[in-house]
Amino acid sequence: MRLEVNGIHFSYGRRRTLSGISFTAGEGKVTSIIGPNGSGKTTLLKCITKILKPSQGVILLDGQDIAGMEYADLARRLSYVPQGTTVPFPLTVFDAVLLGRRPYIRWNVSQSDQEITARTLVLLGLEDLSFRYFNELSSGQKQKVILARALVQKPELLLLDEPTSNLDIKHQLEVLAFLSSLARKENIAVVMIVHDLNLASRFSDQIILMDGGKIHASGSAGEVIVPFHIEKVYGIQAVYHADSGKPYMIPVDLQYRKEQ
Ligand SMILES: Nc1ncnc2c1ncn2[C@@H]1O[C@H](COP(=O)(O)OP(=O)(O)OP(=O)(O)O)[C@@H](O)[C@H]1O
Repeated sequence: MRLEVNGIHFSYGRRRTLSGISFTAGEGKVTSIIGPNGSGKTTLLKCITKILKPSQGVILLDGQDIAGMEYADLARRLSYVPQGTTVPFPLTVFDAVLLGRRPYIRWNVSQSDQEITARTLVLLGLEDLSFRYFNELSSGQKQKVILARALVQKPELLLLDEPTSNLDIKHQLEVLAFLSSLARKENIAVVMIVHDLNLASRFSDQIILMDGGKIHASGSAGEVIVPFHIEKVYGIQAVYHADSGKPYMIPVDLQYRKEQ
């Protein structure tokens, strides 16, 4: 699936939040959206999922304008995992993940729905938690279960708002490596918001750096995670290195100290 975001603007009331956002995300590729708090990242994902309606611009999925698509149709093509998703009533992990099959379930759960659920639990290493109650899990375990629930939907476009925010460093690496290999193997377009610039650098094919509701820079990690852009947008000083051609950075100080 090819996602094309074309010149979108969005305002909450009279406050302009997104201005002229354009980018494409391709199948088999991981696109990371980075940028300071309040720069409009979540608002952008909500426009792509049709939770919010842009005042201008179009969003196309394989050339089809989402404005004219039914929500049920959209749900079969894309999965969105917002921040802090929970399961509202007591459900086992297995049932919570099975709920992700909802766009495909007619009046009863099929054997294939159950098999896809079981396979996905194994894929994410969650099989031992299958019969535990979701609300009794740790935040990191919950985050993986929510990801599994998004995957059983068999999306062509996967939108994730900080998918690793509750995970320890090993699980961060594991989940992002899993997502990038899943994108390639299953030809899914993954678009995710990430705060950790080094993880974004390592696992993304494309990075979009937002600032004040606009795209400040976009391109490969080597083009975006550079002092010129990062100092300007985040107002910090950092030390930059490269590891297998991918930049990584260590923030060392606030920008204003340099200016004093
Ligand atoms: N429901 C809302 N009503 C009014 N303003 C909102 C609403 N949601 C977000 N905003 C404002 O829109 C701006 C962009 O918010 P958004 O959540 O898109 O930023 P973000 O880049 O995802 O931030 P963060 O990194 O902190 O999650 C912020 O100034 C925020 O206060």
